[in-house]
Amino acid sequence: MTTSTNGVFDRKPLIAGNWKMNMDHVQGITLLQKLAWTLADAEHDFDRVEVAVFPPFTDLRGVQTLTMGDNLPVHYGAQDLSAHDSGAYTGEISGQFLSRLGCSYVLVGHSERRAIHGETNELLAAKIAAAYRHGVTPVLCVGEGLDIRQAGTHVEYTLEQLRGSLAGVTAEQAETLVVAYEPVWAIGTGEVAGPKDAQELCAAIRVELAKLFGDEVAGKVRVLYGGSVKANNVAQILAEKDVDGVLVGGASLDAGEFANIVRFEHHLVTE
Ligand SMILES: O=C(CO)COP(=O)(O)O
Repeated sequence: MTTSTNGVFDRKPLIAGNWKMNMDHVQGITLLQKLAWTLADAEHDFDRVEVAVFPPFTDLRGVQTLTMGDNLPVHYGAQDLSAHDSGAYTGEISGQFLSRLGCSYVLVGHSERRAIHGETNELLAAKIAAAYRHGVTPVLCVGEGLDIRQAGTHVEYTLEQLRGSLAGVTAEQAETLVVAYEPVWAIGTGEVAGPKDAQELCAAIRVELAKLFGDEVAGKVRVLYGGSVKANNVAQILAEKDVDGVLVGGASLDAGEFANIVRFEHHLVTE
């Protein structure tokens, strides 16, 4: 269980919504406002279960203005960042800009960036270094494709991504790190990894983090699961010991559904 018998979590759960390339800056504000109202109505305890959204870059200024203006206890981040800080890198976004926009987090190495944009572990290690340089917490995404899963080498494959992308990270930096295990075959397919599959990988990731940074640091890192998470399957997944939260794609675009995912302890299910 994520919680001990007295209801205390080992690590504060993080429920994160990756909007991907959806929601323009007007739609994004409406979605975030709706989410905040729904959670406020339900008296959600943000100190107990943290909420973060990852809108497109063009939404971030509006999200900052809304969260500051209305004092919303929701964190937010970007879906990517440049490995560089400034200069002749047309189309790139610096971690410095994200920091100025109040981003707490940034996704690094989402499988869609790895697959569509050919991002390598070496590049991702440089992006993680850039995130830390600017005080933005990286959410490193790892996970195997269907071919690797079928070959049975998914644990080793995922840990290799983890080691490669974390090259150069210090134990001190790793204390704040977030890792998201997202098996590619479960993303946007409706095919959710079973809770035991999620636990197997999240536990293996924590063991590897302990080898890299020591037990104490590994005990602080939040390891999330992502891939077809919905309100009706989240509670089972988060009941697993080493799963500290979820990274939600499609279901985060519906304020009611996402709010029900955030409120996983209440077993709310939308049909
Ligand atoms: O990629 C994901 C989150 O980053 C998962 O997407 P879905 O929840 O739509 O499967």
